[in-house]
Amino acid sequence: MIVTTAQLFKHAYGKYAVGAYNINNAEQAMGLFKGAIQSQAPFIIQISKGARKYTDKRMLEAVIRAAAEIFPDAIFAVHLDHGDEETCYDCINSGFYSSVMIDASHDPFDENVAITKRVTDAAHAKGISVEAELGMLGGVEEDIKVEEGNACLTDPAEAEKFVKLTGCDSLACAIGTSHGAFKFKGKQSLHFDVLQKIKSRLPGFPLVMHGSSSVPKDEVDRINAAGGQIAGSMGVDPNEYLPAAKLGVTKVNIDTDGRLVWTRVHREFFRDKPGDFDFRPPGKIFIEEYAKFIAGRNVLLGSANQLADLRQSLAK
Ligand SMILES: O=C(CO)COP(=O)(O)O
Ligand SMILES: O=C[C@H](O)COP(=O)(O)O
Ligand SMILES: [Zn+2]
Ligand SMILES: [Zn+2]
Repeated sequence: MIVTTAQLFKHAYGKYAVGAYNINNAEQAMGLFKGAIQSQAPFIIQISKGARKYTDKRMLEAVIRAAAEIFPDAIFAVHLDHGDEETCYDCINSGFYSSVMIDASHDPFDENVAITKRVTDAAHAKGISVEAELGMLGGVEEDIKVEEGNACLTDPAEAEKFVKLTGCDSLACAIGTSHGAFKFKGKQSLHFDVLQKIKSRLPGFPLVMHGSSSVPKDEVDRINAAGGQIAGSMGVDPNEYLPAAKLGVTKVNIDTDGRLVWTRVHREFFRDKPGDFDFRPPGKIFIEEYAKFIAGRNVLLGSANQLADLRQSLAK
């Protein structure tokens, strides 16, 4: 069942965070739904602009609709990740997406407010939720390079003003994370102080954490032992997900970790079977391993075993 992110956040707020997983293909969809059902967790499927172009946005939609039929107990939102204004309108008008992210965080504050407000008005007219972004993630976000340090962390006073002016349903805040496998050079920790300040200005308002992959060391070690060359990687400590959830983070974005599962499975498979060329055996292993990963993450996020209670509260 497809629901909005606002519906998911209403149930999760202050108790747990919903995992938001990026997918690009049928194998990821199968693993994601399988893992969500194994752990009895609601989830968010994130579709990036790149994912919409990888095969075709219609292919991905068909895959997700099929997965929802194969796993009829699943409760999830379909969300556009890092959208621009034009892509947001395309998704709002699609009849498929239940949530969009407008990412105008690289524009000046007033411009970000104006764009986000336009998208929010259009989305709300169709009952669709909107995530916006304020502040810039450290390290490399999209094509923008941001220096390490506090300069680009979300300003709590600005966050309060931004939410009031735009009417958005959730806000992606920069609290020290970045996209990809190389998040921290020194201390591996979220800026809980900033999060606490944002929460006290926006009590009850759902916050979103991007760049939340944990980049497990054993995963990277296995990839490198099978021919990979990923050096100096570091992710978010997954034991910080739940403390962040208690401070209002209702959505935790995880993409890179899923790519690492894919890379580990395929590198090991073809290292050990150099004569093989059928992609289905490693594909099947990937689906199982990704499902296991998703189920494990949902336990750490606190979203595991929330499905029955969520279903009840949605029926009220
Ligand atoms: O924020 C993300 C998608 O929007 C994904 O972050 P990771 O690169 O840490 O997986
Ligand atoms: O925020 C970025 C997501 O991880 C999506 O990445 P992508 O644009 O390579 O699909
Ligand atoms: Zn951004
Ligand atoms: Zn992101």
